[in-house]
Amino acid sequence: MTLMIDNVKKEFGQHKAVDGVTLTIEKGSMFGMLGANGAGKTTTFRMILGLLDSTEGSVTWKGSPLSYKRTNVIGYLPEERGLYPKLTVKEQLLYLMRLKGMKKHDIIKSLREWLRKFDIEEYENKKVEELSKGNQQKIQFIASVLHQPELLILDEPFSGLDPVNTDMLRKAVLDLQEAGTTIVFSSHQMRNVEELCEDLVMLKRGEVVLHGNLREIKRSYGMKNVIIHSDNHLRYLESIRGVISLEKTKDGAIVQVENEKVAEDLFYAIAEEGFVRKFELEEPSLHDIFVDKAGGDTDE
Ligand SMILES: Nc1ncnc2c1ncn2[C@@H]1O[C@H](COP(=O)(O)OP(=O)(O)OP(=O)(O)O)[C@@H](O)[C@H]1O
Repeated sequence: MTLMIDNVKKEFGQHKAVDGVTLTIEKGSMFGMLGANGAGKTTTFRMILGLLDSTEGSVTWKGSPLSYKRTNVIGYLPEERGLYPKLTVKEQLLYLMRLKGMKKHDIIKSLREWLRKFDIEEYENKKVEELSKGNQQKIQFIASVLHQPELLILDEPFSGLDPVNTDMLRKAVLDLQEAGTTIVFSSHQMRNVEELCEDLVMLKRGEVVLHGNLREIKRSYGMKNVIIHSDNHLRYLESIRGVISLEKTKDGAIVQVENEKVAEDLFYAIAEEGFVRKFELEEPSLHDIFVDKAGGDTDE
């Protein structure tokens, strides 16, 4: 009962956009697809949906080949948002959901529930072009979930949303997962990924560089960040063997170390110098892991 992506490949001319990606995504999971700009996330999504020609490899959902023709099974929020600006929200959703075989009465009932959930009930009869970008995005999200898909693919669902709307969407996505939907999403916002995903993959130049359970990945990295709160001059810590970097903060510094033994050396060195308010050893953040593995910028 899973989404199986087996050795998928796609070239654009000479350029290998996706180069042999193999993934297993468990039914009911919330799966993060990460990678720097141009790493191949959108291309992988399009291959899962069967939207691209001349690809290699296979994608199966619950054991059968998946294609966008099984459209009532899949919900997709594309990266390039595309709604009809002159239609009202209701007309838009009626049109899109009837294509998926839903009945008018069910569409309107479900649409009203979603508009209430997103606190935009007053927009039901407004033209899409009259809505703000964030509210248009919420409508597009509704268009990807109204037919209750089993598998939901969200390409950058949080981009461009303010913190209140981000929280609203995060909650909606978690509710859908709780109701049994399998969700795969991409994001450059590591906080959203950390809070939502149990499993993830990181792509780099079309290849998988990291794949697995987020907790286990973090544990395997070990405790490599030392948070120090102190008024002491801390720059001298950079000269300790095994210290990778030192970043000054308003309270003191964050020091990256090679391993936990180096953190211990740091502890003794700093204790000799004076009062320390805090000395804490932390797992790396997903941002640190991303920069290390995928070598790109996140939105944090
Ligand atoms: N239709 C296309 N024609 C030519 N090249 C393409 C096409 N679509 C994607 N590419 C190239 O394939 C690579 C992967 O692109 P893709 O959009 O999958 O990356 P991404 O990880 O989704 O990036 P982003 O985070 O910027 O959205 C890029 O180098 C891109 O320029």
